[in-house]
Amino acid sequence: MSSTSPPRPIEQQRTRLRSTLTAASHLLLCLDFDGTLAPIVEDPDEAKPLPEHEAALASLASTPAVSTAIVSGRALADVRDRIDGPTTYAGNHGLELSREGSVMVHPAARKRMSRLEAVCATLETVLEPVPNCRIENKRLTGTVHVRSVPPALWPVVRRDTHAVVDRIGGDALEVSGGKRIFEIGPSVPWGKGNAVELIASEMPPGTVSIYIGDDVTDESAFRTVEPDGIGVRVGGDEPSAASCRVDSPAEVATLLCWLESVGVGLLERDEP
Ligand SMILES: O=P(O)(O)OC[C@H]1O[C@H](O[C@H]2O[C@H](CO)[C@@H](O)[C@H](O)[C@H]2O)[C@H](O)[C@@H](O)[C@@H]1O
Repeated sequence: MSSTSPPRPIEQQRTRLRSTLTAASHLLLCLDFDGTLAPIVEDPDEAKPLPEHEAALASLASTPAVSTAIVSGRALADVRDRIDGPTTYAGNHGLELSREGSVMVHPAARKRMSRLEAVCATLETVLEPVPNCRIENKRLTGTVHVRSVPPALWPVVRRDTHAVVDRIGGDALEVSGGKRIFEIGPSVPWGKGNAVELIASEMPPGTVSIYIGDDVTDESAFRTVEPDGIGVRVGGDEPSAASCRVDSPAEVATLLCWLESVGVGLLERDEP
């Protein structure tokens, strides 16, 4: 069980981080992509991780005592193209999962792909007059981007998105939130937290999980790893199921470098 209170700066939790790693023999390190590894940018196509992330992740991913996973709201193929290294990737908020060469897709999400396609196509037409509004069709989910839309028009986009999803998607699809986006997806009880639980279930005994993320969709994953593992929220000071926080993707890089240079050594240390 985890609480929702403001997470504490990671520097104040260093002792707990050390003791958690020392008590474990293996680390499952799960990372969100946008806002965590890749700084938020206006154009979603331009998002890319910091070079320090790529170097630290490559090193951690090649360490036998560490398993790494990217858990993103982006489509699986998209996020895989943007960051190299991990053996496990979860795309579309955990609805598609790639491990060791095999890809699993949530069966209910697969069945609702044609409705999702129809919703995205209709929204392309309905929202065409809204300046800079962009529809990202991710096959299993869709994203309506309003970051570059004049704020006065956000309520119009929200209203039209809900109307189209209700009309075409019925009870099969639903709208949720994110950073300057409306996310459209299948109304199924499955999210990033479930994907992390599934990935963690295949880890060796003695594994501790760390999850780093920045958005509302990461909260279910924080709940999955806490309190035995550690959730790290990136930015924002609102209550979270994560117990720790860092301020920015640059601070995520600092944490990854610490895990690489110090944390992994603690894991491999025998208990006194
Ligand atoms: O779970 P994530 O990996 O964090 O993905 C969440 C969404 O990220 C992307 O949108 C966000 O990042 C964009 C680029 O910085 C930004 O322009 C947008 O406003 C953000 O919401 C991505 O485009 C979405 O598909 C993901 O669902």
